[in-house]
Amino acid sequence: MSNLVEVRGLSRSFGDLRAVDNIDFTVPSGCVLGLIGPNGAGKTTLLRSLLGLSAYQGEVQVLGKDPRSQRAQLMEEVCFIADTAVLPRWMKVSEVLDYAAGVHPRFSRDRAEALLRDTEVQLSRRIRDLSKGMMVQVHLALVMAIDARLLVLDEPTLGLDILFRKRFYEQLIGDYFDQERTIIISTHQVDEVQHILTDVMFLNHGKRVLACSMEQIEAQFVQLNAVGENAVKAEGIPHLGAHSILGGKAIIYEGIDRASLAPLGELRTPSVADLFVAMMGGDQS
Ligand SMILES: Nc1ncnc2c1ncn2[C@@H]1O[C@H](COP(=O)(O)OP(=O)(O)OP(=O)(O)O)[C@@H](O)[C@H]1O
Repeated sequence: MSNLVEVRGLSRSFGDLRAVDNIDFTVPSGCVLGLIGPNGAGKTTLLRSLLGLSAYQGEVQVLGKDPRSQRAQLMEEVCFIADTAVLPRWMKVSEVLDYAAGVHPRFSRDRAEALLRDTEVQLSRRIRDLSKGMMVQVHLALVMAIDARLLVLDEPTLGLDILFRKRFYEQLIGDYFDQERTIIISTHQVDEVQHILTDVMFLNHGKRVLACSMEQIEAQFVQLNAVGENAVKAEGIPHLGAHSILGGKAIIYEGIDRASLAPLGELRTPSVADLFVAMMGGDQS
């Protein structure tokens, strides 16, 4: 199998609610996939299904394994951070590292310590005495010290300050990521991760709304920034969504001839966040 993740017809219902609704997608090796969707879109449920933590209907293969029946083998090569991850509060940080080293054959204690040296977290402190953000820092250091082929991050930077968030993404892409590894990351902080993504998938009400590479976004979508009369003309052309900018409008189109828009203003590729808002909400103005 050439893809690290292969999903066909994945669904998960809770009573009448289709939290994940008949989703197909593949994730090749060396990909950084951003999973983006509003609250309740089904991101966590989808990620938990991939890891065999949630029941589901459909066909799922992760690293060539069935998450339902081969979960133990799968977890040797996959690392997961849940948005609700907890660490044992009574342990000291150093004991958590000892524990991880004891249970995970691919864990590097040296690497975890090196990552924590960049933080205020001291190894002698108990988990319960750390701030919320520091606990997340410990968790991220644990995960990034594991040599895993697939890293699944569900809202990994929740509760972290902006300085640490920036550093985390830099480390993730600079030190951790290479062509042998693959990352799936769900986040609401789309602007902050855009630069590390190779692919995106938008989810809404459990359905896949968009799945494409960053190059495809560039080829398929365009944003026109127009002012005055030109903004009015531009809004008359069928578009995905629009928002206000100083003196005019930023309007996002799909599959349109760029040359026909060029006389009306400045053309650029929309940011993932603006494209997401346009696809979810249409006109914001
Ligand atoms: N165990 C459960 N029992 C019942 N409903 C659930 C359960 N887990 C999730 N849901 C519902 O499934 C839907 C999708 O939830 P999910 O947590 O996957 O969304 P999400 O995209 O991760 O949201 P957020 O961005 O808010 O974390 C929601 O409507 C949620 O209430």
